[in-house]
Amino acid sequence: MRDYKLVVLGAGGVGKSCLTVQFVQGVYLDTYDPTIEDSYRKTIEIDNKVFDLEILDTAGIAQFTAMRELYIKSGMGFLLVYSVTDRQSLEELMELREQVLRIKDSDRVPMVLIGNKADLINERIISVEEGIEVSSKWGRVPFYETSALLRSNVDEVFVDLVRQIIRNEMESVAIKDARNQSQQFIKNESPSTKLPSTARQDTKQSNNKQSSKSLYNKSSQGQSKVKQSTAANEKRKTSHAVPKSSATNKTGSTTTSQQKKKKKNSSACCIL
Ligand SMILES: Nc1nc2c(ncn2[C@@H]2O[C@H](COP(=O)(O)OP(=O)(O)OP(=O)(O)O)[C@@H](O)[C@H]2O)c(=O)[nH]1
Repeated sequence: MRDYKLVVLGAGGVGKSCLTVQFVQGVYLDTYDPTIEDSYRKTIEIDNKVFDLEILDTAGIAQFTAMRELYIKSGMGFLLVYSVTDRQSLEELMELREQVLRIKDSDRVPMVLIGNKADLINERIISVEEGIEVSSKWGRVPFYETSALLRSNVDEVFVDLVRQIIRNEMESVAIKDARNQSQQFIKNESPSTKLPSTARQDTKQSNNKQSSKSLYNKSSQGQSKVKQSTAANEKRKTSHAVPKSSATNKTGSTTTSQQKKKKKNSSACCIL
């Protein structure tokens, strides 16, 4: 079984270790001991399949962030955590997300935006709406408010992230298949394979030119096929990101039970 490498990122003191330890061990740490780097393992079952997770709890404070580039490279999914009591921690996440996208060289990296310490009602500085706004700006990255103290939405954020990784992997396989199919199509349709051998000899030069031209045309057709499927996937992704409540309202009575099940599995915005 393959390991799914998840990385927990965020400023110092936002609760990364508490969320991770709550998820892995079901224990709440109420003392603050700044992390250098801790790795945890957990096996979970999602949709009747078992996954081995390796979770890297990273350092939030600047002195210990030298390894960041390395673990972003090896991470498959990212939990980006801020504290709802600390504006600076949300601002730091903008930079962190940019860094992840740059290092991964992709804008479709599995990630979850997390506003932790939601139990601290009187100390709250960042509203739920602000969290939702950031999530929309980020292309509707799934957003949750959590409380490591109350163990609220803790499992949900990890499960959501694993689901995103699985979905991404399936989409990559689909894109590869589409590419292979279009290449196969080009091979089968190549004019040189259809001409009798004598004619092939006579027209060798012009055919070469022609076949490379048609190759170009067909491969661009193939590419557009792939693009279309990517666009369709984007669309799917967008629908996952609709906050649970509005998704239910919109689809209402016309939603089939299967569709409902799908939506239930992909709630993208969860508050306490
Ligand atoms: N009330 C409340 N306090 C929390 C919560 N999560 C963490 N804390 C507290 O916040 C402090 C910091 O938590 P940590 O989990 O160590 O924070 P961190 O993000 O791992 O910090 P670094 O290791 O420095 O990056 C601790 O005193 C925790 O008890 C929460 O959900 N609610």
